Amino acid sequence: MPSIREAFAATPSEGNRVLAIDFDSVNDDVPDTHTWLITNPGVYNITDERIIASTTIPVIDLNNPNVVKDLDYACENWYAYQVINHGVPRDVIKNLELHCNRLFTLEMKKKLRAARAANGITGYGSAHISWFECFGMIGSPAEYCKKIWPDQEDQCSEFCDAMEEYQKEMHKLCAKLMKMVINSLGIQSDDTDGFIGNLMKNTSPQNLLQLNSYPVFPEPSSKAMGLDAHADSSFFTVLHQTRPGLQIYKDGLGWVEVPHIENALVIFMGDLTTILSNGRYQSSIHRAVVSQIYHRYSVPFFYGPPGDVEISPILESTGKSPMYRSVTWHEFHLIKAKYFDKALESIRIVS
Ligand SMILES: O=C(O)CCC(=O)C(=O)O
Ligand SMILES: [Fe+2]
Repeated sequence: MPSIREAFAATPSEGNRVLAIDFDSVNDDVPDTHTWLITNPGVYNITDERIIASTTIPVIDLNNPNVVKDLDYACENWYAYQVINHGVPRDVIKNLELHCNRLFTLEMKKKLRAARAANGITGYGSAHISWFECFGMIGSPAEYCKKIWPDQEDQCSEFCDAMEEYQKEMHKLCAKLMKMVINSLGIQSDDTDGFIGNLMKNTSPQNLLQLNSYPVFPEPSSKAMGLDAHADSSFFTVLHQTRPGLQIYKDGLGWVEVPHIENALVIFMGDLTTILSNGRYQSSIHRAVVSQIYHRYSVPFFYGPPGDVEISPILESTGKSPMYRSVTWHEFHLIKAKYFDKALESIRIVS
C-alpha cells in the first residue's frame, strides 16, 4: 500500500531541495537564489497583486450550535476559515512554538544533519527561491532528532514529546472537522462515522506535520517570497501561525490577509475536498509573505486519507452528476506533480 511518504515523494514541487543559506549572516545583499521577482507569476499564474486587509476569512466558534452551517458558508464562499474554541490546549501550542524556535535557531550545520533525502518530505528542507525553511514529520521525528542532538538525549526527547503531543491534538480536531465537513455535504449526522469509516476503508487517516520558519528579510519584503501561491492536496490543512503573513487568494478581490488571532487556528480546504464535495468547496490558493521586522513561524498539519483509498464525489448536497473521477491521494500527487494548478481540471469528467 503506498504510504503518504511515497505519495509525496512523487511530487517534486513539495520543495525538498535544501538550498542551505545561513539566514542570519545575510545583511542587505540577498543572493539571487532567494530574491523574488514580483513579475514572476508563479505556477498558479496569478498576476493580481492587490492586497486586501479590509475583509477576511470567517472566524468560526466550534462551540456554536450553528457550527455546521457556518462551516458550510465558509467552505463554499471562502475555502478557508479560522476556528476558535477548537479544544487544543494552550500549553500544547506554546510548547510547540518553543521547540519550533529551538530547532530553527540552531546552527545551520546541525539542522543539515537532518536534511531530507532527495524527494523526501520529512526532515529539514526548503523550497525554491523561498525565504523559508521547514521541518516535516510523519509520526515521531525521533530518527532526525537523534542526528540533530546526538549527545543530548533530553533535548531530543523533549522535542519529540512536544511534536507528538501536538499531533495527538491535531488528530482529535481533524476527526471532528472531518465529521462536520461530511455533515455539511449532506450526510446525516447519525451516518457520519459509518460514512467516514467506509471512505477511509476503516484505516487511519494519514498526515504530515510541518514546522515552517520565515526569518526576518533584510531588504524590502516585496523582494522576497515566503511560500509562493499553491493549494494543498490534503482534505484540509490546519495551520497555527505565530504572526501575520498568510494570504489567501479570492477571485475578484485579490490577496486577502489572514490576521493572526490569538488562540485561533486557520483551516484551508485542500484539493481532495474539492473532489469530495463535487466542486462545491474549492481548494484554497494561499501563500506566505515575509517581514522585514519579525521572524514568523507557521505549523501546518496536512490531513488526508491513506494513500491507496479512492476518493470520489459525494453527490447528496449538489444534486449534480460527478464532476471528478475517483482518485487515490497517491495518484493525485503524481497528477499534481505533472499538471500543478490544472491537476483538478485534468480529472474532471467532461459531460
Ligand atoms: O506559512 C503559512 O502561512 C503557509 C504555509 C503553507 O501554506 C504550507 O506549508 O503549505
Ligand atoms: Fe499550503
